Amino acid sequence: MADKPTKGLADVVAASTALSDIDGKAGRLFYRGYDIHDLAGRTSFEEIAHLLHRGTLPTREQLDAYCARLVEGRTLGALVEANIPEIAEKQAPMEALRTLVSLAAAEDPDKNSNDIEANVRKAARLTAQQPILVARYHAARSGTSVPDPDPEYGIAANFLYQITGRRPEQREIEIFDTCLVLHADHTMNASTFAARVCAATLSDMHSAIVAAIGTLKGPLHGGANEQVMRTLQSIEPGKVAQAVRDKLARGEKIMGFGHRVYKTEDPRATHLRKMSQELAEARGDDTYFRMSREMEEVVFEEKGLYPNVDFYAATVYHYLGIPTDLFTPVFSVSRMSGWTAHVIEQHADNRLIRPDSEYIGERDQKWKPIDER
Ligand SMILES: CC(=O)SCCNC(=O)CCNC(=O)[C@H](O)C(C)(C)COP(=O)(O)OP(=O)(O)OC[C@H]1O[C@@H](n2cnc3c(N)ncnc32)[C@H](O)[C@@H]1OP(=O)(O)O
Ligand SMILES: O=C([O-])CC(=O)C(=O)O
Repeated sequence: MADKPTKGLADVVAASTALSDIDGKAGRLFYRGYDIHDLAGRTSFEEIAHLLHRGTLPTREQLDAYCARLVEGRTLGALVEANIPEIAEKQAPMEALRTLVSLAAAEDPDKNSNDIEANVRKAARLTAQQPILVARYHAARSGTSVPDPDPEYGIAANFLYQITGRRPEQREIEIFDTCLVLHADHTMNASTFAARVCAATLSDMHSAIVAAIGTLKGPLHGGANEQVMRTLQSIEPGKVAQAVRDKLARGEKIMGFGHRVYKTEDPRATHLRKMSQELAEARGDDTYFRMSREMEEVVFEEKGLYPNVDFYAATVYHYLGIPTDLFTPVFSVSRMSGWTAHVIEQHADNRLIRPDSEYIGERDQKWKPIDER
């Protein structure tokens, strides 16, 4: 007889990983043993992707070689290219990414192999292509074209350049790069778990990533960042406290608050809050930042909940000029590095993931022919 299930698998250890670790009580996050506070603002997203995919923070030489591989990998296949316009017309951003990654699988030169080197190559291609897919999707639906990537730019700068059409300021690049660093991996979050379940059947990396994108999309997970902005935009600036209390009284959740693992401040929120404030002040209009601060105070007062990564990411992206419905795709641009690293790790030491369930339905039912039911 199986044990009673833990609803939502809370506290269940579902896999072993050497990629990231969380101390939920202390509010700490580590990538391969490095504290996120040491990495944020000092390390580029490309270095973090190397750390996750290759196991170490790169030397300059290794980073150059890895970045060259990313540049090579960002070229989209003909099938993806041909379908972007119609997909942009018919699908919302996260649906479009799910479809486009699925199409990209057909043209990936390593599509028939799950071996480690093939997986490492696919991981680099998927990581390099994701920001390009978001930019190309956005341009197609807006009827504009995407500027060619600037060879001097890394992923963060090119993404901002391609989405906004203007050359980002140095500080904007640094802030966005830090956002990508902060979102790269996060132990057994729902989308990573979905990817590992898929990979553990010895399905391919692209299939696992399609599962992950579909899972990140939901508002209880990555989709929360878009909802945070929509909530801020729906409230009159002077009525934040009342709006929050009304929502709670109606039994609604306040998006961007609460976390399964953190029982204190999410360490990523600490950085994102600061960057949101900096951008708000630089823009000379800190309305949304001030509203966010007030919301944070009221939610803590009423529910004792802290903001999670999605809360201040919303205003940071807003101040950077990223359209609200691309906030969750931005999350996927970063998390692609973590998802793909988890698939590499799963395939390298695999066992089928197949938990048990507790049966709560009827028993001893007697079958009757269809006309007698
Ligand atoms: C990248 C990320 O995925 S970060 C998370 C992004 N998601 C969100 O911001 C959505 C809002 N937050 C939530 O829904 C939750 O806090 C989750 C999904 C993040 C965590 O969920 P769980 O660990 O399952 O906690 P659960 O939803 O059971 O909440 C526990 C209690 O806190 C309450 N609670 C949790 N989060 C919130 C919230 N944001 N607003 C109001 N109440 C909340 C619940 O209503 C519940 O109260 P109850 O015990 O009185 O019923
Ligand atoms: O860990 C989680 O459950 C959600 C989260 O914060 C993330 O995926 O970054």
